[in-house]
Amino acid sequence: MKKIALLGPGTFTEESAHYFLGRSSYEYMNYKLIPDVFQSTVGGTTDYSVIPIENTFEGSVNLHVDTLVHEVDLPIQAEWVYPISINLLRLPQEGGASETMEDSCKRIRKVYSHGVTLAQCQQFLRRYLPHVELEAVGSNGEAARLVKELAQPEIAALAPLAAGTMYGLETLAKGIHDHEDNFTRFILIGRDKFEGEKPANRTKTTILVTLPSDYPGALHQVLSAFSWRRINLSKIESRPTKKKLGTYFFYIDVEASMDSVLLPAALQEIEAIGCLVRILGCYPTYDYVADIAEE
Ligand SMILES: O=C(O)C(=O)C[C@]1(C(=O)O)C=C[C@@H](O)C=C1
Repeated sequence: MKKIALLGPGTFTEESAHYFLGRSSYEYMNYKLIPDVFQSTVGGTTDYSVIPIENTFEGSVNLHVDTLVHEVDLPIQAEWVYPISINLLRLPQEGGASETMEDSCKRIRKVYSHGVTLAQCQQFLRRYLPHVELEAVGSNGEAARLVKELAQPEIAALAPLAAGTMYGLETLAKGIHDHEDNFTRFILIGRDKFEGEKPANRTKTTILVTLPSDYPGALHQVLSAFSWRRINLSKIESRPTKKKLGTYFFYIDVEASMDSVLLPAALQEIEAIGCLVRILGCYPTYDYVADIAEE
């Protein structure tokens, strides 16, 4: 059975992996920090890692993108997008059920959560918990575990409902993220090709392009290699090369497969103008289908 490393337990990463990959088809191994997730697959302890890479409202998780690019030489094998529904959890309190959510919030003094999750709940935190100390921890599952371990009525966590069930916590408020369409994109990285059971919605290729030097129109030339072939790009972002101040490469998601005729030709054209092209992966992408999850 293939082994999959992820941030967990009790995280959105785990929830999304169970949804897309199934609970029983793989052996899941939990790690407390993302660098350890990456390293377990690099070192061969696990076959794949699941990495959160982008959120609808927070954008790319730069640390994870940079680790993938600079420190880990493993291709992307699959990608999925999963809805993130955040909840306020605490230890069950005697008489707590008869209290309003607002009154319960007034008793809270400290909230643990993942930094990205805190950023996704700014409006709720400002409105109901302006007085609390917020502390970012390695994952939302870890936040829920701390609430259980510290066992103090004034400590709460922002986390998935599954984390609440795991640690016997009570839900004070459900779905408290600021924006309705709160989704996170996860990637699966590893040496072996991923053979998914479900049919993919699309195939995507992620590339890194480094321009030869800073000259007028260089990026335009790169983009035109895609545009005249009518190849769609779903993302383009610049990130520092970390070699010299002011030098960047472009991280580009292309809505095409390396098996097509057009994409390899476009990449050849880009290389011919002196750019360096690195392929981070050509992989299936899976969309979330609400009604299956709610069954
Ligand atoms: O802590 C978790 O629950 C995670 O799965 C991590 C993570 C992230 O790193 O972005 C995943 C999805 C959510 O956007 C918030 C946190």
